Amino acid sequence: MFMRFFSRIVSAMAGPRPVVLSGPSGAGKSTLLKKLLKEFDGVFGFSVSHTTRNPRPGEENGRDYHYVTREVMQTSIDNGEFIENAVFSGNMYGTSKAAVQHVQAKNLICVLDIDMQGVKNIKRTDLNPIYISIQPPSMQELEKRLKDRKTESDESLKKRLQAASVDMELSKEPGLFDVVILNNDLDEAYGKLKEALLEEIKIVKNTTKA
Ligand SMILES: Nc1nc2c(ncn2[C@@H]2O[C@H](COP(=O)(O)OP(=O)(O)O)[C@@H](O)[C@H]2O)c(=O)[nH]1
Ligand SMILES: Nc1ncnc2c1ncn2[C@@H]1O[C@H](COP(=O)(O)OP(=O)(O)O)[C@@H](O)[C@H]1O
Repeated sequence: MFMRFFSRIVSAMAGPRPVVLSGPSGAGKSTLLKKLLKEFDGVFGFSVSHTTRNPRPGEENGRDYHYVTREVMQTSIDNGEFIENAVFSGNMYGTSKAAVQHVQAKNLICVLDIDMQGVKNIKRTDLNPIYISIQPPSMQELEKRLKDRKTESDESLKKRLQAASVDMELSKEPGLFDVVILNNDLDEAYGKLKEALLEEIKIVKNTTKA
């Protein structure tokens, strides 16, 4: 009892633990994340990554990603400005130190949407997040979702599906993720996501009250 109380105090002092959301492209990470950010405004903050891919219709620079050229991104990486970076489907992606600090400075739970390479690299840092994997019901359903999303060319769809099958295999590694959520029914998956984050949500809510 005392230890539980003590560990809660310690975590509250250290600020809320960040959250890593990972899983194949098309599994539903952004959809779940947007629901979470909307319902818990003032609790979660999104770590805005950098990418060299082009913005999609409806995406906004600085909100969804920081869209940069390869040259700018490489220079920032060389300057040590990134916690992790990876190449996915031919484009560069990365989490800058500033992106995470920006969220943590507001005492919010920092959520990172990153691929499997990012997960492995974050494991080597002292960020200590909760690792959550979002998985699709099947490869067929994943392909359907990506096609229906209408964001991908034939080429990038193929690359995403190849990466997805690797991701789904690697995700089975015991202990890699704290929670694995199957996103078949969206509301059910969202319920599981909230359940996994309940303790951290309480910490933030109690800290803001005090
Ligand atoms: N390692 C890493 N992966 C990222 C980062 N930002 C996004 N990603 C991942 O890059 C992949 C492609 O993202 P995106 O182009 O937005 O496509 P989508 O996931 O299909 O919507 C996804 O698996 C993201 O989780 C980042 O900063 N670091
Ligand atoms: N549970 C679900 N059932 C059906 N479609 C879904 C579900 N979750 C997400 N989608 C749809 O699948 C597509 C991919 O979801 P998205 O959130 O963009 O995935 P990710 O961010 O993991 O690439 C989107 O068009 C989204 O509306």
